[in-house]
Amino acid sequence: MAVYTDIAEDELKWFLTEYDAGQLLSYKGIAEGVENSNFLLHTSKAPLILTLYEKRVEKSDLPFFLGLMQHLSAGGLSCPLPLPRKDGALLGTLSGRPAALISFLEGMWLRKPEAKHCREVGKALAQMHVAGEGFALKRPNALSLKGWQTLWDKSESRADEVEPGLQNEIRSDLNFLQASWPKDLPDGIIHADLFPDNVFFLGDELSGLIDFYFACNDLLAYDVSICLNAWCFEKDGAYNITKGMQMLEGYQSVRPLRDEEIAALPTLSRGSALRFFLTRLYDWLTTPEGAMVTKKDPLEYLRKLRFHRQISSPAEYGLSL
Ligand SMILES: Nc1ncnc2c1ncn2[C@@H]1O[C@H](COP(=O)(O)OP(=O)(O)OP(=O)(O)O)[C@@H](O)[C@H]1O
Ligand SMILES: N[C@@H](CCO)C(=O)O
Repeated sequence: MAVYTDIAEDELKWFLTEYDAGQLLSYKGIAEGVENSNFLLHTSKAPLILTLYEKRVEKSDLPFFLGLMQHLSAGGLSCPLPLPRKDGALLGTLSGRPAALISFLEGMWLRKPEAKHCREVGKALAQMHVAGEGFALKRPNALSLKGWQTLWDKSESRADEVEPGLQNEIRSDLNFLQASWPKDLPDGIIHADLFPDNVFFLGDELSGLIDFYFACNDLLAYDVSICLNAWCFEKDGAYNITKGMQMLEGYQSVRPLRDEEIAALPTLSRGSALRFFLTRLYDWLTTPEGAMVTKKDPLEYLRKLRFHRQISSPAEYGLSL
């Protein structure tokens, strides 16, 4: 369960006096998510999400994340909006952590997304890329090549505990990606973590995107590769080309990919599979047993990484070339 920091009712009531949020009626911790502590608040006005920012979020990045939600929402994307305090600030402090109130987004995430949902996600991702244009703040991607190397340096010596031979295997992926990572592709604001649990649906209709806490400036097609990894594989590890095709068509109906972005998809997908493998591996090796958080399986992403390694043409993702 991702509630790392508990809050006292009195403190919360005091915190809310800084906002025009109405009277507190109830609050409860939300078990989902792994990064931050989230609470659902009912007030005499509207339901709200209270987020306390935890270890992996740098406080100096918060103006970027909160400002981005405002920018994307103004650009027509459905996403939560931070509620300003009476003094105009978007950020406060609660239980010793930076904290923000954000609007509650209706909908549920899909446990078993189908191809038609992948199409909607592709569209929404492209809409986000377009809506992100003109955002004044910049945030480099801390989890790109350099960040992967840092994570790997911390995990490498224990990698073979997870699977024998992993140390050599991952080292050669890192070497390959360092040497062949694409440059000069279109870049902009990317979500960087658009997994099923960050996309809400009402019925079959996508109602909005949440969790912009990995958002940054990077290659737009890298974000597409993250979504292919997160949405288009089945539980048994097989790539579902129909889902891939729908996702890519949905994306291209809003923002057509350039030839060089398409050509780079296998390398980008290999990189994004490695990125989630590495964060999961690091967490797997460092999260103490009994911690109140569900550890995610690094091997799921190892299988995806192996799949991308043997791709010989981007057509295998479901693109008609
Ligand atoms: N604006 C919102 N409206 C409605 N529910 C929300 C909102 N923000 C968060 N939630 C709920 O809180 C849960 C966790 O939120 P979120 O994904 O942002 O947390 P996280 O710890 O950053 O997770 P992740 O593991 O995806 O990085 C979501 O699955 C959802 O149930
Ligand atoms: N979406 C990430 C976890 C949160 O960032 C994963 O599945 O590994």
